[in-house]
Amino acid sequence: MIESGSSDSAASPPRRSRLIVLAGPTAVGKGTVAADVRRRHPEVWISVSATTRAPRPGEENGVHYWFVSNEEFDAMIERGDLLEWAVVHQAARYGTPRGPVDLALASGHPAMLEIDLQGARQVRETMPEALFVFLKPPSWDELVRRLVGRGTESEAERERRLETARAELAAESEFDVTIVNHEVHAAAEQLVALMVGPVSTRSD
Ligand SMILES: Nc1ncnc2c1ncn2[C@@H]1O[C@H](COP(=O)(O)OP(=O)(O)OP(=O)(O)O)[C@@H](O)[C@H]1O
Ligand SMILES: Nc1nc2c(ncn2[C@@H]2O[C@H](COP(=O)(O)O)[C@@H](O)[C@H]2O)c(=O)[nH]1
Repeated sequence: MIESGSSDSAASPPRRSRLIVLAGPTAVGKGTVAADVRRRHPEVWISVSATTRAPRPGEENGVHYWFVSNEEFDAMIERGDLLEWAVVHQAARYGTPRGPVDLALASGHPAMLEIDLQGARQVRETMPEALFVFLKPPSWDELVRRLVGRGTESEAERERRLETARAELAAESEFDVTIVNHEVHAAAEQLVALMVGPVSTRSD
């Protein structure tokens, strides 16, 4: 289900943009929906973030994240390589490499960042033309079920993430559009519908 957020009236269709910033609470399904977009819409470029957290089983460097040391992350900040960055869930640092985003946009591709609320707020400051999309769970209980079901965090880490999730859910009205993630493919298609297609390179 798609709902217009604060900047679009319920009567008008949501604005579209070549740059989509997708955020939402832990385990709502951001990564799963982004993977569905990647599979079915290769024309959409999806940013690969840098993080200081350790890889989960099955995660690949350069595919899911760029897994870097604290020192490497410091150097990226120092050089101005990051479009935004934040400490997420009081645990690790995550950031969006700036160069690839600029390249994707310059080449006319629709582009998507999947980042947390703090990062979305930073991008809002520097790239207000982006469309900010909030992915929302069908209910709090379903969010908890998804987090527990994923089975990738300890009990303590799950508690930390749910604490952040409460604050993130309260920030929904800051976003342009809300998509409720009832079903992955439907949510992915709603997201893609908000993107402006690739710029045609044909001369006719
Ligand atoms: N629509 C859905 N229905 C049922 N399960 C879902 C749905 N979307 C995602 N999931 C499941 O929920 C769990 C969390 O999804 P995912 O890891 O994509 O969340 P996330 O928002 O990227 O989390 P985080 O912010 O913690 O990285 C996964 O096990 C995924 O398979
Ligand atoms: N501010 C940013 N947040 C990011 C970025 N990449 C991912 N994230 C967010 O981190 C959490 C946790 O992710 P996980 O993979 O450890 O479960 C999640 O909310 C992501 O959206 C980024 O580049 N900047």
